[in-house]
Amino acid sequence: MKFSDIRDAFPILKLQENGQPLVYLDSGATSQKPLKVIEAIDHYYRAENANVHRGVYGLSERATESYEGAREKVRHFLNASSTKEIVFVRGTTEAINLVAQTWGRENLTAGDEVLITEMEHHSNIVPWQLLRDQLGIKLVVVPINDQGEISLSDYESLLSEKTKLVSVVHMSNALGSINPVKEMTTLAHKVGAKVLLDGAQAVPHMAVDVQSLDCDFYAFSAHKMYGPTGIGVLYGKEALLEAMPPYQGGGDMIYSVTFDKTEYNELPYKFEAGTPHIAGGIGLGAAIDFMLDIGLENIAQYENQLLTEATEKLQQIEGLKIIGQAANKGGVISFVIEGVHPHDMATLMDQDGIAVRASHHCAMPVMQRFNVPATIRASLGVYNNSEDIDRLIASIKEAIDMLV
Ligand SMILES: Cc1ncc(COP(=O)(O)O)c(CN[C@@H]2CONC2=O)c1O
Repeated sequence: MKFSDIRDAFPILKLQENGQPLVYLDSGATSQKPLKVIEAIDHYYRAENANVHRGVYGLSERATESYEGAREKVRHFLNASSTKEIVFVRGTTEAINLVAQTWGRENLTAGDEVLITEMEHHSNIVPWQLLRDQLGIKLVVVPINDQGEISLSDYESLLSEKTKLVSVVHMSNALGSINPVKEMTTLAHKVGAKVLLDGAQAVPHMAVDVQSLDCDFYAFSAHKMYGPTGIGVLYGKEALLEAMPPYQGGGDMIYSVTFDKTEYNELPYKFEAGTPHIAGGIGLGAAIDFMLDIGLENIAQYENQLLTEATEKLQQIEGLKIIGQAANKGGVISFVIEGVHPHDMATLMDQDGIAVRASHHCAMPVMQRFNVPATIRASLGVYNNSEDIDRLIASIKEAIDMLV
């Protein structure tokens, strides 16, 4: 599929916003959905809707085949070795909480250290604070430099035999920084620590190979990579998942239940209590098909070119400062404008049909690190183009003229 045709695959991009064609630059919050994904979900409810896994009638068997077929698509997409390693969750947040409350409670004791970084999303900070309050573990934070990068030497100096888990973001949602997660994983394993990677922002922009990364857990959300909300994935090495206790109790995660004892189901169902988000899983599978049709390397290359173009044009605007200038970045540009509050800017830009986010982006430590209350963030998807960038630049200049 050619990038010039991709835009037509997204019905919502035909919308007018305040009398102007919509320029959607908030894919970091959630991406738009191609017709192929919408139709896959629609088809499930029209033609395959039934509960999965236990029905002995054709409709339920077909629903199960579609849902478990989506799991296989995720396995292939991440290059996991088995579908037993692919747990469907609500999203990245639930994936991280699941690891904290199962692997964490089972393997961590007071004094053990969990290492995170200064650029983490709140969903990779708060679950570990909850565990700290429950178990007395210690949170160690790797600082970031003025460009929004982690220094590997700083990171290595904070590792020790006390480090039991490294939980870091693959690509920052607030800065766009792409961390050297493969090297970080190797160093963590040298001290005996496990590694969880938060892939929420990385998966939409680049190929992810969990076996090559050798991470122990990898988390992402479907809604950021052209799939529906309410479904995400926790990848975990099979041996680790086998040894972990269940996250929630209920139906489908069991083999047998008596009032004395319950025998848990096999992987991954041990972690999937209750009726799953069947349509969401099928929609995620369709989103993976969509991305693979374009080509993951093609997506990365196209978005990097657009990121470079947008960055160069933004840097020419007087009083505009980009927050996060890592040498290795993905399709996220955060910026502030001297004398203008981000919320005022974004509100005015909306009048021009421009959708950007003005927020702390659930990364308040990053805002504190750069001493700003919030940033304006433009985040890219496969449907953005140079015209969108030109409209963004024009709208910023117009808003500055009005506000300054
Ligand atoms: C890096 C990162 N980790 C975890 C999450 C949590 O994902 P779920 O909400 O799907 O569980 C997000 C969400 N990104 C936020 C959501 O809105 N804008 C953002 O940048 C994220 O960007």
